Amino acid sequence: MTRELATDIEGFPIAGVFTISRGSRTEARVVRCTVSENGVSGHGECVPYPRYGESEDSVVGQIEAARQEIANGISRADLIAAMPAGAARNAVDCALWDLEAKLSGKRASTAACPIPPRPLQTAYTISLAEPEEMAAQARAHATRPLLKVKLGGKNDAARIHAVAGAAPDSRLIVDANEGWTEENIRENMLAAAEFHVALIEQPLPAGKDEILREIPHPVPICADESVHTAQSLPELAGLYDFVNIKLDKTGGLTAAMELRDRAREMGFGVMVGCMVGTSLAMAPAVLLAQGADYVDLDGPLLLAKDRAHGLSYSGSLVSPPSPQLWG
Ligand SMILES: CC(C)C[C@H](N)C(=O)N[C@@H](CCOc1cc(O)cc2c1C(=O)N[C@@H]2C)C(=O)O
Ligand SMILES: [Mg+2]
Repeated sequence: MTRELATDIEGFPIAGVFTISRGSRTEARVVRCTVSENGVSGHGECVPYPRYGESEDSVVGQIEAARQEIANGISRADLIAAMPAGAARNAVDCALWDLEAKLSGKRASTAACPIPPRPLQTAYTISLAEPEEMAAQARAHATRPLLKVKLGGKNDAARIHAVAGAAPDSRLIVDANEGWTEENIRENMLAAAEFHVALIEQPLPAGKDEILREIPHPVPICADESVHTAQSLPELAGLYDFVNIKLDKTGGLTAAMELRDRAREMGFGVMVGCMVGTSLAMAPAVLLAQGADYVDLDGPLLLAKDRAHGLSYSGSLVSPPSPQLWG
């Protein structure tokens, strides 16, 4: 067998600006991987994340380093040993899922989901800003059932207060992206509890999370930057209540399914999340997220322009992908 490999670096404009504790973005920068066999092509998309030491060039380089194995028809199972977890492997793994579906004529969901996939309610992200500006964003999206509120600066109690007042009917997740400290975590957690926040995501820097063992969890706490693959789980027991699974961290849908299933066995709640990417990156995650406790697959909602055949969003309800998009 001989397969062909192609990679493209692409930019998709964000509608406005997206800000978290680490900085701001006006464009989604993604790498698309295409694997072809006999004129049939499978696609996968990833988002290189400098936080994990990734750049567009390093990700393309990692994919290129696997060119010969991909050409020889490496399986998804063997890919896990051949490439490290991360964005590059995600793009290749998802391209292989798509290619397998197209070559076999069977949707990826038949292998990835026990029952046919259904539309899911996704969170919608409120970008980090001053409390009044975040309240205005929340007011504009107050009919959405679940808002994810970016935190991580000083004054987070005021932000939670402002957003909760502006969207009183929405459930709230707050995501500090590692921005809280040992000094302010108790005060911020009390504010989250007072305003009935449903979940707190990654309050402390990864590696500085041992304090979570000692303090009460009036609101459940979800690992994001602290969890990558199923191998991360043992050290998170007793610290976190939930894990946020992203394909760019696990290195694809194959390893993400393993993380999800192992997390469930160990008693963790499950969120399926994303980076700022297009519908091509969300599509496999929609299959992974069937049955998840929280779904955070709003990447395309933040874009000014998505790909052709993008996922259908009806309000916050996201439908499984069409075969023209993926799988
Ligand atoms: C479209 C939403 C932002 C996606 C989701 N709701 C979400 O919050 N995801 C991440 C946020 C990570 O996004 C970042 C952060 C950053 O510092 C730089 C980037 C991105 C990204 O997606 N692309 C660039 C590299 C979360 O923390 O849960
Ligand atoms: Mg997060």
